[in-house]
Amino acid sequence: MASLPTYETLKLSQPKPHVTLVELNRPTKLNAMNQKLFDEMVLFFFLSELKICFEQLNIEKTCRVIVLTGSGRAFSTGIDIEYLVTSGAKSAEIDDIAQKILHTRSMIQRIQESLRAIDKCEKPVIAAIHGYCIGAGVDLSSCCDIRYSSRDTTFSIKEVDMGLVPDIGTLQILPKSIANHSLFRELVFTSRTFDTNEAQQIGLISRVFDTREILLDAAISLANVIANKSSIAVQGSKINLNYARDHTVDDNFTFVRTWNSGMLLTEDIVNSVMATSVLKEKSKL
Ligand SMILES: CCC/C=C/C=C/C(=O)SCCNC(=O)CCNC(=O)[C@H](O)C(C)(C)COP(=O)(O)OP(=O)(O)OC[C@H]1O[C@@H](n2cnc3c(N)ncnc32)[C@H](O)[C@@H]1OP(=O)(O)O
Repeated sequence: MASLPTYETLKLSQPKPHVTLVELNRPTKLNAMNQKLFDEMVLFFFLSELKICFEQLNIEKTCRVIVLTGSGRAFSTGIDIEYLVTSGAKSAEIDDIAQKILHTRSMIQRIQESLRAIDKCEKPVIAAIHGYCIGAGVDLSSCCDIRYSSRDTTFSIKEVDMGLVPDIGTLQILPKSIANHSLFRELVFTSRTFDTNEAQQIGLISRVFDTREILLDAAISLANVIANKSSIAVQGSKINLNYARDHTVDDNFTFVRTWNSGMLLTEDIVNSVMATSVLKEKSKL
């Protein structure tokens, strides 16, 4: 990237070549997600910094893998409660019940699209979670491909305690990859806090590290390993994994057949095969 874009609620850096670190950047509010992150008026269209950022990274050639983390002492404590209250007040100003419902529906849609931009980004996104991961923080992490955590994290699928059905990822994406549905449902229905042991049991996170520093190093190292693989193969794998998650087995075979009919033409295959030690040795003979 010639120069990294700047945002109010996100901080971008490049810790390794082709690796972009995206930090939620409201540390004093424990990275609670506010209107700016979801919902900015740009050229009369509502866009969000999160959506703009991930759509930009999706097409940015110098970025192959993204690490998403929170600055300060938390990953994210979920939706900004002030934002939730203000948008509720806005809807109260509307008299017609159907208009009120349309207003709320479009607000939910904008927030869904903001977080979904991560799921739809065709490059792997690794969540490095620490401190707190609450409510929409869990939704946010569920939109990522790989989730690592430090041991200190407190998780909560908090929505039921707020009288809400989780609607931005936790119940829409996570159940497709969850390992223990019984425990997952218990955590959804009770909203109780849980630790990294239970987060690992349900399959929310794959690895736990002793400190936040070690966590971030591990996430960046993993990103670096992936960034050095064939980007055609990695990006194609994410596209096919997401497609497979959302379609039937027959559809998946058809999709990958068509996909690879084109992608098998890449020079990456020759280069990758030549790079394996067996062939390297043979070519010396
Ligand atoms: C249509 C959209 C659907 C989306 C739904 C999403 C739902 C959800 O996300 S539900 C979850 C909502 N989040 C919460 O209920 C968490 C609220 N925060 C806390 O309970 C505590 O902050 C916490 C236990 C996480 C940490 O406590 P601690 O004593 O360590 O810190 P605090 O002094 O409380 O927090 C520091 C400052 O951050 C502000 N803050 C934290 N979380 C939020 C939040 N979610 N929204 C707004 N502000 C938040 C907190 O007020 C403090 O600010 P200040 O007083 O200015 O220092």
